[in-house]
Amino acid sequence: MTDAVLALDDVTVVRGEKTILDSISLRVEDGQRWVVLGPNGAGKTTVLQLATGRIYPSSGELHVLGEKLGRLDVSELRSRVGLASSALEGRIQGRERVKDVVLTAAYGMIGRWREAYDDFDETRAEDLLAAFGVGHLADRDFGTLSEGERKRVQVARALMSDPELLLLDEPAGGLDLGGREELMWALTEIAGDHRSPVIILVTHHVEEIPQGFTHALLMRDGRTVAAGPIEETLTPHLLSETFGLELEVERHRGRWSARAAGRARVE
Ligand SMILES: Nc1ncnc2c1ncn2[C@@H]1O[C@H](COP(=O)(O)OP(=O)(O)OP(=O)(O)O)[C@@H](O)[C@H]1O
Repeated sequence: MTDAVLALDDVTVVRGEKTILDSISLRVEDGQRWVVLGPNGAGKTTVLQLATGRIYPSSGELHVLGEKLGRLDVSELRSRVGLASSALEGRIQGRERVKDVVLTAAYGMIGRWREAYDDFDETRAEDLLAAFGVGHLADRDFGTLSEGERKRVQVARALMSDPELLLLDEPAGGLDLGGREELMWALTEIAGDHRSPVIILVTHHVEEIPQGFTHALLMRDGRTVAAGPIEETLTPHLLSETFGLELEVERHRGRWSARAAGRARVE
């Protein structure tokens, strides 16, 4: 038992010859909102997969929702940990009704079959869709939505079971500027609400960090570059080391931006 919502203690994940995560330690506590930043292949999605119980560490200790992984059964984990990711989106049938995409998460399922939902579930699904500005699409087929609309439906789905931990893997990936900013507003509201679950959001871009995020994990090549309170972590020096590029970093009204300071790459 631990009181951390997610705890990785010296976790290594090896697949074949490749060490995907190399001695990662992390403690995510109640009330915190984490962003995981790093270049392609850094191991960010693998950290989320550990948190969903989909993969196990090759060595080290992993606790999810206070329990050592393996003590909670997978179906319980599915309803207590909400996930939005493009891999999950790929498993949703294009002909699934948008409202059902959200509703089925109440049972940790993808795809409606014969289960019955009560009015409370129906109303919650409608409210969540409305909160993300896609309430008017509730009766459309999921496959007919734009990429931005699908992303928002997915975040609504991830919240349907009222999870204790919300995992968002590149929620703004592929969105246009307006779509990204609308999503940022919605996530800022969630981040600022003390009733919201703990959030871990994976992204490549500091511009995709909603206001109210408290902590950051910076990763490169399966290793931790830095982890801790966001204002101590998103420094030009640490971000430059993470992306292998000299970066200037700014914060304006709680949002971050970064750009290259020059052409030289740092090692
Ligand atoms: N089953 C596997 N076998 C071998 N290598 C794997 C396996 N799964 C993931 N990897 C590799 O592990 C590395 C980390 O993958 P991961 O998806 O966690 O990175 P990421 O930081 O999320 O990357 P991206 O930003 O590109 O999505 C990548 O180089 C990937 O190719």
